[in-house]
Amino acid sequence: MSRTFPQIALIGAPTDVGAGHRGASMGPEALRVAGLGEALRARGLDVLDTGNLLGPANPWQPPTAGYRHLDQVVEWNRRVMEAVASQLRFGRLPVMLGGDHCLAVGSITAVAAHCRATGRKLRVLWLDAHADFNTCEVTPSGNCHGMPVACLCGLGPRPLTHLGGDAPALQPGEIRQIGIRSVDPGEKKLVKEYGLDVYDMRHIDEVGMKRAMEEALAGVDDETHIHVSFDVDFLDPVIAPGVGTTIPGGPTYREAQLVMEMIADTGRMGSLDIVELNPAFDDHNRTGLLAVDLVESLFGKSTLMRD
Ligand SMILES: NC(=[NH2+])NCCC[C@H](N)C(=O)O
Ligand SMILES: [Mn+2]
Ligand SMILES: [Mn+2]
Repeated sequence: MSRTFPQIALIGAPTDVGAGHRGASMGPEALRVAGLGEALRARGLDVLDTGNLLGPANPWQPPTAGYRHLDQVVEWNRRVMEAVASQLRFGRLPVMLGGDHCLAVGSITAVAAHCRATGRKLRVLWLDAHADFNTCEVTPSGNCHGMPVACLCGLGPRPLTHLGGDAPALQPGEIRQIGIRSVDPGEKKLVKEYGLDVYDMRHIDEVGMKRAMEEALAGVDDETHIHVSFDVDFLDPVIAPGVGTTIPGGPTYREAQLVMEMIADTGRMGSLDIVELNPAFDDHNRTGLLAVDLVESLFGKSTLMRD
């Protein structure tokens, strides 16, 4: 069950250009202050903090032609893609510290290319309150953090869909979305059209988190690279207030722990995003501390007596 991980590379991507509220740019530092690196090292893991990427400032402009800050979003994603790709080439496990969720276009484009090049199967586990499958035609906000899954599946502005050269970077069948409870009307049509596998909160209520996760992990084998894209607003806002787009009715602390432990049990996690932590909305960094606690579980911390 337990496995040895390669060296972990923390990659800070301090930007909120894709979000509708300012502050996710402070996420990487809040995760460090909450002790992310130390907690993983205390588990015996080898952690390299590569520092923060640099990128364009947030001009804080209203959307134009359906997108807010598209040029800045593209530039940040290019840098994230390059950083994640180079850490994968070094054989390290990249942990991208967002930043808002638009950055998953860059990280997952890099991970998908790595999987194709090494003959690995890819399974993306998208832990989120939102499907993030909007396009400029249907978005209610113009915020690019509501669009990364669509971009990865080939639907969106060409500089993002073709960030890695080819499109789509990801097949809809390679992703499972878990914890979903806020999907915009036009977005919902697209999610259905593309046939995404969504484990929404209603399904989780009905079958329980254990079965939902077994379903989401079905087919994962020794050849599978799991990428976890952890949007902190996945968690119920009662326990995780430090995000820009809170949606009530999310997983409890125990349910979230179970998600992380079941992923850890597969031994197949090869890359991770931690995104949307927004210290401007937090209370004494409690959401940052909770995120660190859950990430420790992703890396094998367990309270199980039978271990
Ligand atoms: N990664 C996120 N927090 N996404 C929130 C998206 C909210 C909303 N669906 C929108 O597109 O504006
Ligand atoms: Mn998201
Ligand atoms: Mn979200």
